[in-house]
Amino acid sequence: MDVVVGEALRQAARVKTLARDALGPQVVEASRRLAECLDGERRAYVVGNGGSAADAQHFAAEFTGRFHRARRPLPVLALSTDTSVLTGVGNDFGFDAVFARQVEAFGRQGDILFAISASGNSSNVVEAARIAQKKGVFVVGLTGRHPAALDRHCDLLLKVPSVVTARIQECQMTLLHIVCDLTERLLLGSADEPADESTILPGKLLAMREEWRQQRLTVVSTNGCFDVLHAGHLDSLSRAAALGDVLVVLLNSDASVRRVKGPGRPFSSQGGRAVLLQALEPVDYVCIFDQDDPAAALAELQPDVHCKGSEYAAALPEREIVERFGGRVEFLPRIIDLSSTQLIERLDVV
Ligand SMILES: O=C(CO)[C@@H](O)[C@H](O)[C@H](O)[C@H](O)COP(=O)(O)O
Ligand SMILES: [Zn+2]
Repeated sequence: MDVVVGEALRQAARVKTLARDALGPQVVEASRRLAECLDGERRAYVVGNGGSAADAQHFAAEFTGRFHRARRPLPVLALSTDTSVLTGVGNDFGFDAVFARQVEAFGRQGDILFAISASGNSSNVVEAARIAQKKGVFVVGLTGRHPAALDRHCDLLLKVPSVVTARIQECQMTLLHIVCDLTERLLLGSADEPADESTILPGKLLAMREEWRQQRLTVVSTNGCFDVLHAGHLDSLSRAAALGDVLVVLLNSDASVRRVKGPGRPFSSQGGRAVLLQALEPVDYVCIFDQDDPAAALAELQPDVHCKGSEYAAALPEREIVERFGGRVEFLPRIIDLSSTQLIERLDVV
């Protein structure tokens, strides 16, 4: 049993690694086309059978609903959902027509069709792609490694480098999620942001805050240099995260640490410190700030709860700003007795 599990997971990881090397430009192009289509008030359609019908619906729902960012609903439609069409058209015109006839009815120049098929040979998917091209609809095909009938009716092909149906499908869904992400970034004008969505750029805090407010999420923040990360940090971050829904760590920039702690600091660059923090399970977002203290960042973030170690309980200058925006300050007792300063002193001895 363990061997089967291990082998499937290894295979799935390998297919995705191969896809990363082979399909990057095609995924970007598919996203660019989709963003252009939706920005121009055109529509996208998605077709597939069985598991791919589920993927088509999943993908479409990310657009009518949301994927990651707050934005207007976007018209991406799975053509596998209307049982009256599927049974009526299937019964009267044959199963090959169930998607094609819908594409014929709705498709217009400038629209996009995503045709998902692990084999690439399902006649109803191939027929939908053929009719789409005739109507000036741009066709993005997602298939597996084998040459397939669908290949001839696509304007852009994403061929997952595998011949195993399950692995192809899993990778197709990953690619579709990436298309969701890139398309949102392109539409919202932030395609050049760092790929890591958990780093908030200064100036974006207000927008994120508004999004979380709409979702009624309790926002928790904390701040620090986190220069020489240790188990005590993980412990207090876990306890901070437990106080709400989203934990944002406000991280002193390199220049800020240098001013606050002296010219020899930080030991790790702000990028390195941010990456380590993001890798910790309790941390949702990291925002690097450049001032000596986090007051300006807190004024934008307006956290519901701001956490600091209990050693700051006597005087915390940020308290006033947190409370001004209706938040409260929580002082977390240090349970694991570690501090970066102690660690650094010990390292100096060695
Ligand atoms: O999910 C699976 C297999 O993993 C099945 O439901 C599978 O999608 C169905 O057999 C489809 O009919 C296969 O069609 P296609 O993807 O090859 O076009
Ligand atoms: Zn499946």
